[in-house]
Amino acid sequence: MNTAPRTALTIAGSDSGGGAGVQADLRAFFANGVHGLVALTAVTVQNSLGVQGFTEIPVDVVTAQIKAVASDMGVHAAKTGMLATAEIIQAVAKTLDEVHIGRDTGTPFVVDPVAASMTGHALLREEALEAIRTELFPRATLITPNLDEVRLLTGITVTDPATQRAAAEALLEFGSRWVLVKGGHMRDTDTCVDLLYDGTEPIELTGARINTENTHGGGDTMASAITSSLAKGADVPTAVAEAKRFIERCVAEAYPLGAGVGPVSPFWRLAD
Ligand SMILES: Nc1ncnc2c1ncn2[C@@H]1O[C@H](COP(=O)(O)OP(=O)(O)OP(=O)(O)O)[C@@H](O)[C@H]1O
Ligand SMILES: Cc1ncc(COP(=O)(O)O)c(N)n1
Repeated sequence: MNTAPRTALTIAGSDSGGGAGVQADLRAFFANGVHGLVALTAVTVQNSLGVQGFTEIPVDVVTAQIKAVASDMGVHAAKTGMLATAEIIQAVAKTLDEVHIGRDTGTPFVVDPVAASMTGHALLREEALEAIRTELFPRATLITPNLDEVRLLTGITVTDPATQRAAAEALLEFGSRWVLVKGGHMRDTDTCVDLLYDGTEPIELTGARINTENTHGGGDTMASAITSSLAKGADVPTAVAEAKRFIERCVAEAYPLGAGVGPVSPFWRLAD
């Protein structure tokens, strides 16, 4: 009889364009050999040009999805993406405690604090950012903000290694075990440096900056690749290093689709 692969749960929104959100998460889970589980939080109307709107899933349906898969199938690691409202965030936090997912439980939990799409459309109601900070960060094994989210959360504008380090220190104060400050948006450099920090020695992950406009879903794909490695038992520095190598190639293989921004692509992993 075949044995089941490890499982990873994404708690996130749907992207009708298939490049970000749960669709990106499932692509990354599949490419990294883990079985993807889903608790859908919102349905966005979205294409390569942006987000036209969204509607959230009722809170009790969000939490029921988490409980259903956790109680029957088991979750080896989990991540959040778009959570839409403070009400959903509070309910997710409570449910994760009930099913023993989070930094002090043995089941790693990655929080990607998605606030807006790369096209600038809000994916989170305004008052909900505070709930991410107070309800989710203290439960997180790792948080993975991009530079826009860093500015919203801390007020720090990252422009160089010193401000990236200061941002990591400020973010760690919110209570996660680890912080990854992603440097994808620091555009005037020829490298892409992400900074991983747990209050001891900062770890710089340096990759080439690939010249492409097609980076839709890059953040989700990175967080899901990290979650996949954690689900397979890697420690955080190993999981982030593996995911950094993975995302770099996904950005290099990104393809145009539609008139706007195309998605990063994990397809290369299947061809290897
Ligand atoms: N042009 C690029 N070349 C190589 N790596 C990149 C590039 N852009 C982003 N990355 C990497 O992809 C990951 C996601 O980074 P980024 O800072 O863009 O996150 P994000 O803003 O959440 O993503 P998204 O594009 O989905 O909004 C990081 O590891 C980053 O270093
Ligand atoms: C449902 C959903 N979740 C997350 C993102 C962020 O991805 P990006 O920053 O690449 O637009 C998105 N656009 N849609």
